[in-house]
Amino acid sequence: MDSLATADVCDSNAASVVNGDLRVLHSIFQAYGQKGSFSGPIVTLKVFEDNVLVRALLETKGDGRVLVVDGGGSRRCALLGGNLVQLALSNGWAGVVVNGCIRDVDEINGCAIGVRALGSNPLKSNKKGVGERNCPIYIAGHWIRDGEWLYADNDGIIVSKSELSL
Ligand SMILES: O=C([O-])CC(=O)C(=O)O
Repeated sequence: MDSLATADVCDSNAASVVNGDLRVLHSIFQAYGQKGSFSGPIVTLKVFEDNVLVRALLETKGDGRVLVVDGGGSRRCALLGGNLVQLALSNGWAGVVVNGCIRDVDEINGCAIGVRALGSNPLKSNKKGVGERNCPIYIAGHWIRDGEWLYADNDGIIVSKSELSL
């Protein structure tokens, strides 16, 4: 499924783009990690400048899912770093998308996983454990719900109500 091209999906599913079953996220993300394309069922998480729940989720088995973190778009600190990405990789997460910042960019770029984020910031986040998981999140111009499917490649990111086939 990683070979599915987002441009081809958009071309062949124009009606779904119009009715919202398929959402093309606004082009606000930078690509990190060695996997230019990744896909999987979405786990949603909403936090703000606090990554305790990001770690808690990445400590669980990913089973090929994609963690999508709404960090409120904050660029004031990092919600994900090299250690958490190593954890994601070893627990079988397909990728992590962050509406916020990451750090340890060089380390993450050496990892065989896909990461998307707004940018980087060397400052760590708060560690209070505040946030909500598996809730609807609104990022990059669209609502995203837990259990929907995400497809990312070097052209962008699309979210689908259900799994797409080639
Ligand atoms: O723990 C953090 O705040 C994030 C981090 O630096 C890492 O994952 O290596």
